[in-house]
Amino acid sequence: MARRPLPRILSNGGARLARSRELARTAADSAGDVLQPLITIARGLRRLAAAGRRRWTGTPKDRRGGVLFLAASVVLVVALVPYGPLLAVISLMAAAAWQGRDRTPPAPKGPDDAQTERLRSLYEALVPYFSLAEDPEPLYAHGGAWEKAFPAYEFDDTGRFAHLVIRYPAYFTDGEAEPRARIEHLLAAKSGRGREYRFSWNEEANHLSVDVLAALPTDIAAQRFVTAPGETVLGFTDPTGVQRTLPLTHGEERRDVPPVVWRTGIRSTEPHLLVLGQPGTGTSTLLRSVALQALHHGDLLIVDGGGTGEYACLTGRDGVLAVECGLTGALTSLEWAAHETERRLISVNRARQEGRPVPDDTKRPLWVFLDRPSAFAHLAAADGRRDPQSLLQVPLRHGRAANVTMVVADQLDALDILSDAVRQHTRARVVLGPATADELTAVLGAPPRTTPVDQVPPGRGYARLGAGPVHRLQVPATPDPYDDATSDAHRQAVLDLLPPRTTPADGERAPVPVEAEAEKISTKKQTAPAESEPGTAGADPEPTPFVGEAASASPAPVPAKAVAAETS
Ligand SMILES: Nc1ncnc2c1ncn2[C@@H]1O[C@H](COP(=O)(O)OP(=O)(O)OP(=O)(O)O)[C@@H](O)[C@H]1O
Repeated sequence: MARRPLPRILSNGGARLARSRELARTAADSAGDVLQPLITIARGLRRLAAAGRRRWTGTPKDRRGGVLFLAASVVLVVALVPYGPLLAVISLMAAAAWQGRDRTPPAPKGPDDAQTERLRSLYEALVPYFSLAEDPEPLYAHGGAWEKAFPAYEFDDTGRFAHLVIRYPAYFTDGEAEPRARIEHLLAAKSGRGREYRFSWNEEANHLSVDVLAALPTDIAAQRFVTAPGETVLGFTDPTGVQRTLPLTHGEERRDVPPVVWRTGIRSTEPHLLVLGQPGTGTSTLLRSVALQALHHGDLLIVDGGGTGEYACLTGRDGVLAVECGLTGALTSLEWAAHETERRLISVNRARQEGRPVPDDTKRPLWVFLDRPSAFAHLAAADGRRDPQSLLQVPLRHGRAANVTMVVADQLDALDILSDAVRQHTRARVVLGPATADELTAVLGAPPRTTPVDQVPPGRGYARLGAGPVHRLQVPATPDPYDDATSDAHRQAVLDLLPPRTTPADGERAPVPVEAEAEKISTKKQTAPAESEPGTAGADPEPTPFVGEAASASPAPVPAKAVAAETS
């Protein structure tokens, strides 16, 4: 499959370059075909000359005179005989052509004994699944011919299958998930555990292709990815799964890797993301990676139910509106996000109705990250307060039109605790870490076409964007730079991506009068409108952020608090 290089701006130039390369390759191939006899003769002459030189150096010095005399006599005779020189040239050319012929030994045809045994045993294992007693001409029968069943196969250096095509009878129920799963399970077991396989069922031709997948790269560190605004790299996948590659740096080395790119914004069909995984599989790391990319073009609000300070490095950074890890702060921030979405929506609609361009204060993307909402749900229930998830309805439902993107992460077993709005509107999905086929199907809406493996590195999983294919995914290493266990290289890579601090963290905050601070932040961010004047609330279609408890909890229109601000 042709790969499209990035950046996009270069795509036309890239296409021209690719066409020129293709032309040059075709010309070289044709020239090679035409010049093949000459090349063979030249190679033969070189070999003859080398052989002559070897012979000459191997001849003892006292016999060299005789050899020279003999050679001179032969030359003389050839020169005197009619057509002698011509015949000599023809003979030399023939000898050179013979010497110059391609001598690479032909690849052994057919499998060796061990490979034959492997193919035969696999064939026998498939007999119960692919045969019927009533079949008069069974493709699969005990002691039958495996050659007809396996039209193509390749082995790797260790003697295990690298590629296999399996024919099966037309009556096999290949349209049903269960019989397919049985075959895939058997093939994975017989072909060697510990590797990942991709199964491609060709229902039209009754063929099944089995391919061994190479491990995804785990050494890619966080970096500035070459993407267009509105594009976010979730991680990296197989080259066959996507049609483009991303140029990456890895220390001194540069390489192109196929990415899983998620598109957000008003034209996105999957405007919100849900990430699920077992504890410790890298969900927070993926959120951090997305947040670092989002910071280039937008503002961020981070609400962390895990409460482990995984986002502390983002606190007070330019573009980060708030990092909240307490219930009150979470409610306040999410309520503000809901109002901000409404405000943007109303503003955009009004501008469109009046035929004006959309106002600038609705254009900058707003990202809301919510890690472990299930933890807040428990806290809120215990405290008799509102579940923060109930505030997500508006950003999730209307966020796309208002340039508001939600990223929600939780543990795999919390799927049932997530609200209907979260489950309905997060059409971009990622599952990280070990998961059963049923769990993957429940979250992604379709099972992956690859076998799960028992041991996966952190950040390994599957991604599905809308109704697209399920991709294998490896998230770039984006660790918490404040974590002692983080390697220096990875820490530095993350620190390099962080924008400068603009708001001091709460602990360092200067005692600014509440009103002055609120006004300052409000002016800077231009996101929340001023509080409605009494009596105008009904007339003003724009909602007022921070009402009730939220308003009393935070006086600023944009919540700007540090992680450790509040832990209740
Ligand atoms: N893509 C990755 N590449 C390398 N290491 C990773 C990756 N993702 C996560 N890790 C490492 O795995 C560990 C757990 O990651 P992380 O905290 O993101 O997981 P989590 O799913 O959020 O866990 P928890 O729910 O316990 O917070 C960390 O040490 C992190 O550095």
